[in-house]
Amino acid sequence: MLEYFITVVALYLGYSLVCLELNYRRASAIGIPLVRVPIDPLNILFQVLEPHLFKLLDLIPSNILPTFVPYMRRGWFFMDKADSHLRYGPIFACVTPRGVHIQVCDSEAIHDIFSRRLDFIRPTQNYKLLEVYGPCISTANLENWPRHRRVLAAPFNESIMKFVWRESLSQTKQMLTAWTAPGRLAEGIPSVSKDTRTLSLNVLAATGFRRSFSFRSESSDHVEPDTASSYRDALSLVLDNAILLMLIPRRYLNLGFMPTSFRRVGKAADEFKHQMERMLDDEMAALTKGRSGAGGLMTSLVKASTTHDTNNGDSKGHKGLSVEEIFGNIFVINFAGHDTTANTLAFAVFLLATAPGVQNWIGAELLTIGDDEDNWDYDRLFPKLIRCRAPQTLVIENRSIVIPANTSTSPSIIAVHTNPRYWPDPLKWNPQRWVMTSEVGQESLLLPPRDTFFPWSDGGQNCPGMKFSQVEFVAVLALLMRQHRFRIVKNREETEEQSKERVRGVINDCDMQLLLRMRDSDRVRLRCEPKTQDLSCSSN
Ligand code: HEM
Repeated sequence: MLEYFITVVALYLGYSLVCLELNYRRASAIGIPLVRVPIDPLNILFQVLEPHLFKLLDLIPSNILPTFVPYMRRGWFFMDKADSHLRYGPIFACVTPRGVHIQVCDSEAIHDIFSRRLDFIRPTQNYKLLEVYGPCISTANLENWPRHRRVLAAPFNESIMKFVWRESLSQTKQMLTAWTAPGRLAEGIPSVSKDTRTLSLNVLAATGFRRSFSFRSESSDHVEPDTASSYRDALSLVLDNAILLMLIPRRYLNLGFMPTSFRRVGKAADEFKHQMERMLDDEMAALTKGRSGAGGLMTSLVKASTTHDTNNGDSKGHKGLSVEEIFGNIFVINFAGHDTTANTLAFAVFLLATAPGVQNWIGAELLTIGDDEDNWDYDRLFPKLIRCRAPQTLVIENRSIVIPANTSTSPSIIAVHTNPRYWPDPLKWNPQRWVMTSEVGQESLLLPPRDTFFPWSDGGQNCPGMKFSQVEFVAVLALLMRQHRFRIVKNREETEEQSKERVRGVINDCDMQLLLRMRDSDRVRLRCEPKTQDLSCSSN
């Protein structure tokens, strides 16, 4: 038996090495720096072993490890920042047994990639796992993608943004009540990141269902039963267990021999599907009777689907979205909108806690809107609070590079955002860099040069939820910072500076589940205190 096992492992390793060398030969023709990486970070078996292996490798000084080691880690680019590009130049490739992965860190070339959607095709096969409830925008091929995108544009309209604004404010108020309860001021908030996840989930669920859900904080001593919350609760379980649902089809999770926890997820996934079916039936009935519908995500998708059914179809006559595609897209919108915004909020709150000056700076901005929070109106205030939101907006260095077929090419987002070529002092968290003051003291917002800042991607296939997340982020931060300041709960004998350094360490200790997130944010406790007076406006 052991011999059999050793033979299989040896054959697999031999096959991998041959693939690696074949890929390396293919990549050599491109004429760019190459790094041989013997294991692809997307190798499924390796993904299971990776966290354990890196626990050991992280103990060894990096300068004595082979060059390829960091590139085997999923999400290696977060720790790397712009280092690899500073070493290898604006373009290099990691060659693994699985393929050639080109990384590009040059704003002009990146603009070219985003503009040439038909040349640099999104690898939809990598997203196939997202089809938990049916085909969706992320897995649509070149021909079908415009049809999905046309329908998906509908829910991201200004009426929904107003709802997102109101809901984000209402959720933040409830979160603040939990964070400032008497016990919390002494002990600190047990889990900022769990609470921002709850907030983001409730905003999404409310937008989908057009009804509010009460905020249950990790900090609440008492859990309030929420009647009729099965949509939110099912969505919560589905999103928390998205990886399991992507790996094991729903119908198998409910089988009798599966562990109870798996069956619970299967049941929630079925419940979420029933909820979507019910909403779809209601919307179809409303549409037939000429009524306006509930006004949630389903209303927009159904309306846009039926409108497009008669207009602008693709060459095969497919026009709107099928029922399966509507369900598939509702899942993917929730999936894409949940952790992204929740993690961004958690990072922001932690970073703010390390920079009291920035908190006061934002607080000063908020004083200028001089309004009672109960009257905070989206149309009037969101455009005013531009300082709280980030602005938007292959030939490499005159050299033409021919990229062979079946080679993945990725804009190195983090490397561009942390490259001193584009950003002075890039690793410093300095939100004030976005505001420029002229000689006569007039302030304006920095508009970064084209494709030097693209957290929501860029071009035709950028994130449709960009404004949704900005509205939510601004509403939450504005309300948090108006009357409160975050303070780090210090460990015993820790100085102020040491506590900030510890929090920065936690912020930088990230891992890549489906998305980047802090590995163990609950190691930090923050206090959310009523503000006393604004002392300084320096950035730390
Ligand atoms: C800070 C928050 C967010 C960030 C940084 C972000 C970033 C991104 C990026 C970079 C992409 C492109 C992915 C790719 O090309 O593979 C994307 C796609 C997408 N995002 Fe977001 N996103 C955020 C929030 C949201 C929200 C709130 C929603 C919905 C409510 C959303 C819905 C989507 C969808 C549906 C796609 C797929 C678009 C397509 O395939 O054409 N995102 N997002």
